[in-house]
Amino acid sequence: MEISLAKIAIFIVLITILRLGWIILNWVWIRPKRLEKCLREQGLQGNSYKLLFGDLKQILKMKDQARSKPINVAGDILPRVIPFHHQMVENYGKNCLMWIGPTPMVIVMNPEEIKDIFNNLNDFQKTPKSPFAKFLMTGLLEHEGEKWTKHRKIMNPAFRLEKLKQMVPAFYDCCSQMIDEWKTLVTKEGSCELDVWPYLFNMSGYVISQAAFGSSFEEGRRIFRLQNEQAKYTVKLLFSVYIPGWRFLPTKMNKRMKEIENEVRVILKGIINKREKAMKEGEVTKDDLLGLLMESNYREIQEHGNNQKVGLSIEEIIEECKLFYFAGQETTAALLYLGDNKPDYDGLNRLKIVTMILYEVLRLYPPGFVIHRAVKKDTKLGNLVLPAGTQLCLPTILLQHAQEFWGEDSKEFKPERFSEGVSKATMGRITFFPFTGGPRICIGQNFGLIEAKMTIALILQNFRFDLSPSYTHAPFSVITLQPQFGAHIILNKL
Ligand code: HEM
Repeated sequence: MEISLAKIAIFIVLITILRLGWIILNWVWIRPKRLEKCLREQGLQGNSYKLLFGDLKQILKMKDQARSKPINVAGDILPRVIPFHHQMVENYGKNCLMWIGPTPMVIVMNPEEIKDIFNNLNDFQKTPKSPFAKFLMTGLLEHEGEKWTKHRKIMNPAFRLEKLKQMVPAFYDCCSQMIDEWKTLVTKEGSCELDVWPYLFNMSGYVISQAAFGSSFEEGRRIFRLQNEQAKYTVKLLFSVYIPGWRFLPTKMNKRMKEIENEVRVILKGIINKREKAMKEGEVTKDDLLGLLMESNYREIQEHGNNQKVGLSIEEIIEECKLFYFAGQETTAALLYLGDNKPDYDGLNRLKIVTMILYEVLRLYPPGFVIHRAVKKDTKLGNLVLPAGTQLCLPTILLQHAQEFWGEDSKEFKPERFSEGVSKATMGRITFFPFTGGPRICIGQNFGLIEAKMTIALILQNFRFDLSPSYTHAPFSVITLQPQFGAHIILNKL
């Protein structure tokens, strides 16, 4: 009896090992080769699959090489920012195949196909993220299907223009604090050299804190600092090989990440509970993102007869608030002239040239420079049928720099391209999509543009600036596009 039990145990272990072996073999070889065959038979060119890593080693190597040398200010930034994809398109043409580990990724540069991808949310979904990326990018950015529809519906009212208008004074306060600091730095002669990047980065975080949490601003700032620290760890992990289960090991970094996660959660829960209590006691809702989100959520629940399924839970509100910090901290700087008035919403709205300049900055330096999607079932796209499990890469920055769409001067900074608006500049094609397009277009695009306009308006009211001789042109990709060695300018007091 004992022997037969031992035999059964050995048999089960063997079956388990064989099953595991099969799963691994299928994952690292059989499945990728099957997908490769299917894609190649349809005429797609590109790299052959390499065991387990695909093109990952080459991507990282080229990134490191590109990052090691800066470029000329007027130089082509594509080989530096996105060297691998750029080379692939040069070698194999606009529709080609690359490998992110064992996952095939098809580069798509046809505007009609990109339009299809943006409009068909169910066919083209977000790519699955590693558990590390989820520390930063959760909430609306990641949801799919009914959950996304519900969250987007509840969040939309908080981002409407009339609500954003009410946030303009908060933008103004954060921005003037930064300007006041700069004023103290300018010497008696009236000028100084400054790396403005950390100031702009911090300011956009404070704007989010103020606009998202208004009266709970101090707690908001604390969250901003914690989320910033979390972002640094996350980036470190995203650029290392992902080992399943690693995040559960008690390493110093894992422990700190967990601590941050818990502290942010506790602070947000505290703010939300306080607000909920005030709302129940009939207090007027605050005009910050959190207040508007909670009000919209409350209305949704009321309209559906207190059916909790239709609203967001506290946990879900917490995830959405955390996302504001990651998604909302991108901004750009450029030029304008605006009298001496305190800039208000209507004033900012009239700044046509600034809008053109911002669009041109977003065209040449889109913060989200590539967009990824995945197909879960066999899906038609143009002439291709993409097998389930294929991922898509929409290289925003390559399309926005392409001569074919923008003319011979496509690499030059020429805001006048946008003098008659985006659709004239693009001739109605999807060749400019810094905020993506379709129903999942960035919910915070107006928020970001108003904030950028406010910043430029205030800088130009107070300073004239030139590029510093110590500025090194080195745009590089972390998760978004950033200046590797900062943004050094010479500030001259007006
Ligand atoms: C210049 C500033 C900004 C740029 C260039 C930008 C860009 C983008 C892009 C490219 C996406 C789509 C990502 C994808 O589908 O894979 C996106 C989505 C999103 N953005 Fe922004 N964003 C900016 C500012 C903001 C701000 C200020 C907020 C919030 C306060 C925000 C919140 C979001 C959210 C919640 C989503 C997810 C929308 C959805 O999936 O329904 N963004 N953004």
